[in-house]
Amino acid sequence: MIRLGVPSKGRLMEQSFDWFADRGVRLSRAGSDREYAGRVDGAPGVTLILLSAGEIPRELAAGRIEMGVTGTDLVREKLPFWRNLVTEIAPMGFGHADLVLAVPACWRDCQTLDDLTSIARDFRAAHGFRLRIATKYHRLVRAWLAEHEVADYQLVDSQGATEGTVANQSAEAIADITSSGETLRANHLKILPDGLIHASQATLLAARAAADTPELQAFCRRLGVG
Ligand SMILES: Nc1ncnc2c1ncn2[C@@H]1O[C@H](COP(=O)(O)OP(=O)(O)OP(=O)(O)O)[C@@H](O)[C@H]1O
Ligand SMILES: O=P(O)(O)OC[C@H]1O[C@H](OP(=O)(O)OP(=O)(O)O)[C@H](O)[C@@H]1O
Repeated sequence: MIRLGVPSKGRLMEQSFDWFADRGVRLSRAGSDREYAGRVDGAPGVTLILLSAGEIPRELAAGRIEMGVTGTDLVREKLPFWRNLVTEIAPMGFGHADLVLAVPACWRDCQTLDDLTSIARDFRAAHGFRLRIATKYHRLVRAWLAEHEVADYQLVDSQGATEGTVANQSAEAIADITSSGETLRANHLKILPDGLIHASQATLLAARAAADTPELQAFCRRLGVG
């Protein structure tokens, strides 16, 4: 038996259903729009579980599902040492979104990450506290800033509407997902040209412990991936 976890709502769910349908496997909700049980036609031995996109990495790691669909950003954010826990079987060609570092558009002297590093240093000296970066991607942002030797900052947790935190004066900069860039523009923020932290897309994943089983390999062959 393969338990397949797919996001339970929105475009990610619909595009996942389309992706499987293109490969001859029909996924659907079992009942009403509010019911989280699913149906699978065209793949005996596979059951569909509709889950929050953010919980799919943890469910794979815990062995409660064998396969799943979610963004690569969420895999890296939710699972320390993710490569030990899950295998990326195939990028799915939708759900493209970039995790980026953005600062106020009016910061004319901030054009690069190096500029931000000096601004952060001066900010700390001037204000007595570290420059605040609002994000929900704590693990990814911390690791990336450490890699780029940015030290004088603090993360402020923001679980939504992150682009609003600068105008609300709860942060000086943000790190969030962008797709069209409209939300950043509407909130008078600009992406640092060297501020791409991770380019994400929806990806078909397997739990490492299940990746080599004959059932999973047969399903991958059926889908034409892996
Ligand atoms: N504007 C966007 N365009 C394309 N992909 C996006 C966009 N915003 C988020 N995503 C991607 O969609 C995935 C799910 O994002 P998110 O965690 O915001 O889910 P959600 O819709 O809030 O779901 P849930 O709350 O059920 O976890 C992530 O991989 C993310 O990169
Ligand atoms: O670049 P854009 O096309 O404008 O998209 C970016 C927005 O999409 C996501 O928000 P979502 O709608 O998932 O809500 P959230 O604020 O709860 O994360 C993301 O957090 C950005 O706010």
